[in-house]
Amino acid sequence: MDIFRVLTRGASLKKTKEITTDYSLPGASKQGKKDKLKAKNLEKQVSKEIDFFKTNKFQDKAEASEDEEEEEEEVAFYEKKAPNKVTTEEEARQLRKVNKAKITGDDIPLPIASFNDIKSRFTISPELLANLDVLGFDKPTAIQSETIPISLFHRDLIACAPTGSGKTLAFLVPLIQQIQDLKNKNEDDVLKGVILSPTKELAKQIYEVALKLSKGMGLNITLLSKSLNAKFKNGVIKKNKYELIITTPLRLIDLMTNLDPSSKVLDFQKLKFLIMDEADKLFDKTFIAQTDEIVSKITTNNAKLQKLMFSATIPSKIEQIASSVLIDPIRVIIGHKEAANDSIEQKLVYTGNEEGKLLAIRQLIQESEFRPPIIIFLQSIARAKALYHELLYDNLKIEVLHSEKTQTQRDDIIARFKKGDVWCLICTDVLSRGLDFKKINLVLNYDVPLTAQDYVHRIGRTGRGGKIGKAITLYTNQDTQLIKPILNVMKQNGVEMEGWLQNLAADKKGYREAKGKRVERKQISTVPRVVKMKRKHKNQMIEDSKKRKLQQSPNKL
Ligand SMILES: Nc1ncnc2c1ncn2[C@@H]1O[C@H](COP(=O)(O)OP(=O)(O)OP(=O)(O)O)[C@@H](O)[C@H]1O
Repeated sequence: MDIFRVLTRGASLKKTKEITTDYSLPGASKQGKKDKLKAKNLEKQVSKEIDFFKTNKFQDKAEASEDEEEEEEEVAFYEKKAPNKVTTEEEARQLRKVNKAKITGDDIPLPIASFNDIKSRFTISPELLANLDVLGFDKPTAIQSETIPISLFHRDLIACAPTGSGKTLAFLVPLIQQIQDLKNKNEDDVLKGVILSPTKELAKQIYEVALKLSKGMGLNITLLSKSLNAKFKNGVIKKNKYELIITTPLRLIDLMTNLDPSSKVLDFQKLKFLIMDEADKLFDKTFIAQTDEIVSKITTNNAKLQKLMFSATIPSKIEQIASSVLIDPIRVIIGHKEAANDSIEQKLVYTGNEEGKLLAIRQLIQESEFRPPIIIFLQSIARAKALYHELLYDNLKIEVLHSEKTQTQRDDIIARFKKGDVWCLICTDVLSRGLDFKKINLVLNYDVPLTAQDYVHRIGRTGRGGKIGKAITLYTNQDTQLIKPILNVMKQNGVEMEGWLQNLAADKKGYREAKGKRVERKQISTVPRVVKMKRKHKNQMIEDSKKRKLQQSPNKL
C-alpha cells in the first residue's frame, strides 16, 4: 500500500519523460537530500543578499524549476515526518505537505492519517472498518484523508484529485457511515442519499463498490434501472426500502417527474446527502440542464442537505457554477488541478495524416508497446466502428463499445474486457470517466481529445491505484490547435518536450476557436482486410486471365 500512497502523492515522477520505477521511500539518501536542501537554501539566500541590483529576477525560469526540485526534496523530507496520527494543526500541516493537499474554507477539520484514526474522533461501524480491511485498504489515500472527516462533519465539499486516486472511497466511506447512523435513529423507509454519475457504467461500478463496503451492515442500496423506475411509478413498490440510490441524472429525473406526488413513497425533501461524481461533467453543457433540475427539486425546503462534488478536473468556470449550489463549502485540491496522474507516462506520436495513424497503430502492434489490455479512444461512434472493422482481422481480440450498443451488450463487453477475453477495447468518450479497470497497460488516443479535461480522464484509465501506465496520443497536421492543451497537461506533469512543442503549448492563438470543435477527419477505411484481400485476389485473377487471352490471340487488341 505504501507504493500506492507514494504514487498518489505524485512523488514518483522524475522530471524526465520516464517514470521512475523506484518506489522505495527515500531512506538512506534522505539525510543527504536534507543537507543538500539546506546548502541550496543557504546558497540561494546568500546570492539574494548580495544581489544588490536585483539582476537575478531575470533568471526566474531556471529558478522556478529549481524551486520545483526543492519542493520535491522538501516533500521527501516531510515524508520522513509524515505523522501516523493527526491530533494537532502542525501534524495536519505535515501530512498535507506530503499529500500535496491544498484545503480552503472555514473551520477545516483535521485530516486522518489512518483508517483507525477515524475511530478516535468519530463513531465508526466495526463492520465498515472490517470491510475496508478485507478489501485491502489499510491506509487512506491523500483525498480520503481529507474528505472523510469533512464529510463526517456534514460539510459541503468540492474536491479535485487525480484519476485513480481513490475518490470513490473518499465519498462512500463517510456516506455509508452516516446513512447507518441515521438508520439507527430513524424510521427505515426514508431515502437518505443519492449519488449522481454521468454514465450508467460508472453508476454501476459505484454501486458494486458500495455493496462491498457496506457488507453486513444491513443497508439497502440500489442502482436505478428502467424496471425499478417502473415499479415505483406503477405503485408496485408502496413503501420505499432504499436508503441510498445510485443513478444517472436522466434516470432520476424520469423517476422524479413520473412519481405520483401524493404517494410520498420517495420523499426527496428528506434527502440528507447528494453526491455528484465527475461533478465538472455534470455541470458542463451536456448535463447542466438535468443537474440543475435535480438540484433545484432536491434542495428546495431542504436546508440540511449535504452536497459533495468530486472530480479529477474542475475547470474554474465550471467550479464557479458548481460552487453556487454549495453552502459554506470546503475546497480540497490534491496535486495540480489540471494535471494527469503522475504515474502515467505520456507520449505524443506525430503521424502526418489520417492514413499515418493506421500505419502507426500497426507499427505499435509489431513493437512491445502494444501490450494488452489496451483502450483506444476515438472522437465518434462512426470512427470507433470503422477502426473496429479495420482491426478486426489483426488477431487482437478487439471489441467496440459506444452508446448505440444496448445496455446488455455494453455490460457484456465490459465484463469480457475485465475477464481478459477482450484485449483491446475501442470506444468513444462514453468510457473516458471514472471506470476502474485493473492494470490497463496502454491508453491510445487514436483521435486527439477535444479538451484538456477529456485528455486527463481518458488517459486516467491507466496508471490507477498505484500502478504505472502509459498513454500515447496520435496527432496529425490537422491537430496543431487541439494538442496545445495536452501539451500543457504534459508540462504540468513535468514531461520533457522539444523546444518547438514548448513554444506551441505557450501559443494560445487559434486554440480558443478550435476548443471543443471536432476536427473533420478523413474516413478510416471500413473495408475489412479479408474483403480487401479477396478483392485483390479477384482483380489479380481477372488481370491474369486477360493476359492469357492476349497471349493466345494478340490480334484482338
Ligand atoms: N486507500 C486505498 N488503498 C489502496 N487502494 C485504494 C484505496 N482507495 C482506493 N483504492 C483503489 O484505487 C483504485 C482507484 O480508485 P477510484 O476508482 O476510486 O479512483 P478515482 O479517484 O475515483 O478515479 P477517477 O477520477 O478516474 O474516477 C481502485 O482500484 C481502488 O480500489
